[in-house]
Amino acid sequence: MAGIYRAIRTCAAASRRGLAAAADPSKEAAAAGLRAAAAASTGRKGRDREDGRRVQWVFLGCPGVGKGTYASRLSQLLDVPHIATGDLVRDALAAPGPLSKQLAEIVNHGKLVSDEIIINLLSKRLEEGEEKGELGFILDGFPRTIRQAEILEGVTDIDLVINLKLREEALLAKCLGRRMCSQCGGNFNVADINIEGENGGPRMYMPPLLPPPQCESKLISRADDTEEVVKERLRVYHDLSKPVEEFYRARGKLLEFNLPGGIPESWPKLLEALNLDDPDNERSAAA
Ligand SMILES: Nc1ncnc2c1ncn2[C@@H]1O[C@H](COP(=O)(O)OP(=O)(O)O)[C@@H](O)[C@H]1O
Repeated sequence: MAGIYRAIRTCAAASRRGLAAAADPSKEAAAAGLRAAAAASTGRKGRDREDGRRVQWVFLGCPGVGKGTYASRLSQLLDVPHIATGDLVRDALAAPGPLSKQLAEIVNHGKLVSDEIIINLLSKRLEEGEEKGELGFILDGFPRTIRQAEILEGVTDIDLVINLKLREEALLAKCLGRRMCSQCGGNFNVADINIEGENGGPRMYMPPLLPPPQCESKLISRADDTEEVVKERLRVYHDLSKPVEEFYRARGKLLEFNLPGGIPESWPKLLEALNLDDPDNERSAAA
């Protein structure tokens, strides 16, 4: 994968300057070269590939849908890193300096940070992974705009895009119920969702994912998980990120997955949809 991630930045910079490939043949050649290099270094699609590359998957879905939960479980199962751009943004927010102030202004209002900033953060993370010998990834929270999707598609092969879906009524409650332990970093959810089935279907039940006693007094919420900001993030998702689903659908890469309920119910069904076996399914479904 050598060099692909520096190429993401190069592509992003070219796109930012409005250098349409057609208007600049040297850029067209550079883009073609990047695609060839990406294809050669990552080989063709597949899970266990001859070239040793592992999966390069993307998770899409509204805030609160559970992308982080399922992406993290799959990353353990498939032995690839789970890279959440929201986490990269929160790390940058926590580091002192002007970028942190600039990000806080955007994130705390439920807006998206600029493609330039997010691509810099992601490229840096991918380059670090490459140096450590990471062989694939599951991206969560990227791409979120058509431009981000085009840049990613231009530089590497994404094998599969999983679009997680959950009924609208549950999304807000799930975001507002999110908690993290400030000491161990564990993620929990205090929302207790039990809603009528749709069109005569079964009720949807998502029990809370409660912390162990030692974490109870250390729970914190994300600053952007307030009702007003979550509603704005859902609005932004529908405006800017929904078209990304169409981008991948048109390329035959989109797997739609409707979450039927909480983790114990959904995880085995997701594995089935992905044609995967979890050797430790029972333990991990109940966790
Ligand atoms: N790909 C991205 N493009 C732009 N902004 C992003 C991206 N990923 C994350 N962010 C910023 O980080 C915030 C938190 O992201 P995330 O943890 O993925 O939250 P969500 O629960 O909204 O999916 C977003 O509201 C946005 O400001």
